[in-house]
Amino acid sequence: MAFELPAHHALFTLVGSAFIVHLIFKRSEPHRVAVHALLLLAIPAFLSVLLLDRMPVTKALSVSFLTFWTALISSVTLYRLSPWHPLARYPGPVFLRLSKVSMAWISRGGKRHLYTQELHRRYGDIVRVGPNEVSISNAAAIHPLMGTSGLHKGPQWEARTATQSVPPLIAIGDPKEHLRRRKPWNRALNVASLKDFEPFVAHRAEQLVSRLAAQKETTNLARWFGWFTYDLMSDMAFGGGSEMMLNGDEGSVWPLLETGLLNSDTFGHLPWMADYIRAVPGLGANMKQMRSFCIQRTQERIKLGNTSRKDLFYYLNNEDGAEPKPPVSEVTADGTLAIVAGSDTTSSVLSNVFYCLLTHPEAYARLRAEVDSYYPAGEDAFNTKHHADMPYLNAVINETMRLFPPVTDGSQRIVPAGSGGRIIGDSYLPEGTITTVHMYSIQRDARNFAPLPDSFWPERWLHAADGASSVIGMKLVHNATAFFPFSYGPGNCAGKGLALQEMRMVVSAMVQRLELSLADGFDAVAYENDMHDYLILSRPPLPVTVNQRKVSTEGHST
Ligand code: HEM
Repeated sequence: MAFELPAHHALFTLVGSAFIVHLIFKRSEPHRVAVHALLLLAIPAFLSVLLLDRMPVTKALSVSFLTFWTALISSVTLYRLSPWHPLARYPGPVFLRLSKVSMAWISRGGKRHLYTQELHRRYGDIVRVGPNEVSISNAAAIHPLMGTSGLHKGPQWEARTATQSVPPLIAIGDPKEHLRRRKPWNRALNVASLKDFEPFVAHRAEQLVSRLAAQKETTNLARWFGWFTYDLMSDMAFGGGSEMMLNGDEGSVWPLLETGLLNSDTFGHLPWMADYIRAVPGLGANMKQMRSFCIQRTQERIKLGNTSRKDLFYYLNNEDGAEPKPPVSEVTADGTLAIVAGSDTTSSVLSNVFYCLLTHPEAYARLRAEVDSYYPAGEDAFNTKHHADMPYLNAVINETMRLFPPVTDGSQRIVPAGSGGRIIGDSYLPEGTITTVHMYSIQRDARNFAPLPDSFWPERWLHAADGASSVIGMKLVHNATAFFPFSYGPGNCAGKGLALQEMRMVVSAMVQRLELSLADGFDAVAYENDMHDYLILSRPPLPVTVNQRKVSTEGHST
């Protein structure tokens, strides 16, 4: 049956419907595939009936879709670029203001951190990087936006964690629910539990150092750190089951993790894709594979039942009896998170620590002197008793994380609905604004760290601790609040204590026992070019030769 409407009425109805659909998307941002199909396909298909009296079905459908979609796209475009958009006052490239698809595309190149830093240089401290999103490069925003009364976690995790039946801790926006889920993590990673973890960490760190010492040929140090952190996090989260340092990556887990992260990073820009990832079998295949793998590992660990092993799983599964047993889906989600959040990040920093040390021999020598003074040959460098007090060791680790923070772009937040918006300095962020305080830009900003904000100079941390205001005639700027590689506030990294314990132990023990040098022909520029920001900063190959340090008759290593 065809309705007999004048042609312009039919077209007017189509255009009007497109505006209404735009309003629905603007107000409630529906993310369900079925709702998208209804609003974007069913409506123009249905309205084609209005044209049937003047043209055949196929033509009516084409005209209807063309008119509806042209009107919808024009409405969205005009609104997003108009001075009435709530974020109109913030500058940014037109294509980013129009759609997040552009940033998803840029991110696939792995250089989003450099691109965003460049945007801040060009446009200032607040840049519009999406239709409803800003990036902020002012350290003064860290506390108000991420502190205790700060914003909620942003929607970037929605599509990234779409394959999981419940979201992992890192993805939980609701502060009450986040607090509930964070409790076992806090018990697992408090000072007392970290003491219990020491033997697990030391066992794997000793294995790493002895496996490295056995390498006769040039070897890729970055790969060893990946294997080390993965074996360790498997011990912690699943009670063992991975022996990459002995057998290599037989199951190709790292390629799976890395491609999974690359796709997660892209999907992070497109939260509305979550439902599509769930519905379309091939979409996010590596993320789904990773999840099945973790479910299997969690179930194996649950089958073991309560063990005397006080590892991370012991707390995540509430085996300490502090709270009721959580559903398996929550334990699986957080076990998967532990593996990803705990292995890629720490191995990225360890790789870059040695990249920095090996390209700065004077820093390497100074660290070696410090390690030798705290742990002379024969002293157990895996024992943590001095690690936290070693100023140069900690300066080297901090300086590496300042220059190469593994979560390079920082973690997204959103101004909650119903909050009335947020004022930051002279700027107003309306409700629903997605915000990222850009870690990479802030930690390399001369307003926060000078001189040499882009150079590896661990000494800056020692001068700052001494309260120096200038060094060799130059003003020393050291804004400690602008250093936040583990993020900030109640949603910060739950594993910070464990990560620091691991990194201090591994670096001390490797420096004490091994003599490392870069392989001939190593190209530092190529190494840095090869670093990709795929949610976590990737580890390019770091080819080194390894020798054991000789112990002199006085007991000093040489
Ligand atoms: C150098 C190593 C590490 C760095 C730089 C790092 C950094 C971060 C950052 C930036 C976040 C985002 C926090 C936010 O949303 O504001 C995060 C979250 C998290 N990290 Fe780490 N991380 C490291 C190692 C670890 C380790 C070893 C674990 C242990 C399992 C871990 C567990 C977590 C967890 C559970 C979260 C989610 C916290 C929450 O949402 O409450 N991380 N990490």
